[in-house]
Amino acid sequence: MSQAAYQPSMLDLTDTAPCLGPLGGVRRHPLGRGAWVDHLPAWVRGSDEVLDVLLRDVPWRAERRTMYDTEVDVPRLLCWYADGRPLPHPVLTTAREALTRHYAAELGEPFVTAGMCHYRDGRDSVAWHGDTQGRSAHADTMVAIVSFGSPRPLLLRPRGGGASLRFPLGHGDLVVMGGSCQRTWEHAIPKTSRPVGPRVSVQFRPVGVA
Ligand SMILES: O=C(O)CCC(=O)C(=O)O
Ligand SMILES: [Fe+2]
Repeated sequence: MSQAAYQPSMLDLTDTAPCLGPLGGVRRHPLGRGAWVDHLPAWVRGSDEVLDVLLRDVPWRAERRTMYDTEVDVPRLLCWYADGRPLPHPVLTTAREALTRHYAAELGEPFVTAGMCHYRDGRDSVAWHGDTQGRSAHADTMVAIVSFGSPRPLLLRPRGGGASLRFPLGHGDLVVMGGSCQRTWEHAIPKTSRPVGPRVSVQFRPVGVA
């Protein structure tokens, strides 16, 4: 086979190292109350390798939390990448840079930290909450989530009551919660009795937001 005839198969995305699609295709969903969600399915291509690396190389930690006077297991594994800590896969560094560039005018500061959650199966979850530790308690900000592994829905509901919205988060998908979202809405990843494999979420935030 000539070199020229061989070229097209070399473009097969499933064969290439992980890379990012264009952010131009991101779709904004205004939620009201100054909150919005941006959604871009399959932003990261070649995500199998990223998931493998995340499951293997991140020093996952189980945590316990006090709830109503009792200590309970946090139902997911965690790891926090503070400013300056190298990320476990280079495509995540590229993703953070691309997000910083894409949202520069609107956000006015870079994405810096990376929080990681590992949902081992359908029993792992995150309960309703807003990311309101730090500046996000009283100022608009953004939290960008890249999801790897088994699809799980991200649910959002307005604080004070109202119907919830559901964003399916699949392998390589991007979701960005922006504006007042952390203060005026809550989000959750519910448990499921369906058989689901592991999921890792990577949350990029500006400094001082958690
Ligand atoms: O797993 C996710 O996509 C969401 C995680 C989350 O909401 C958080 O860690 O604050
Ligand atoms: Fe959150």
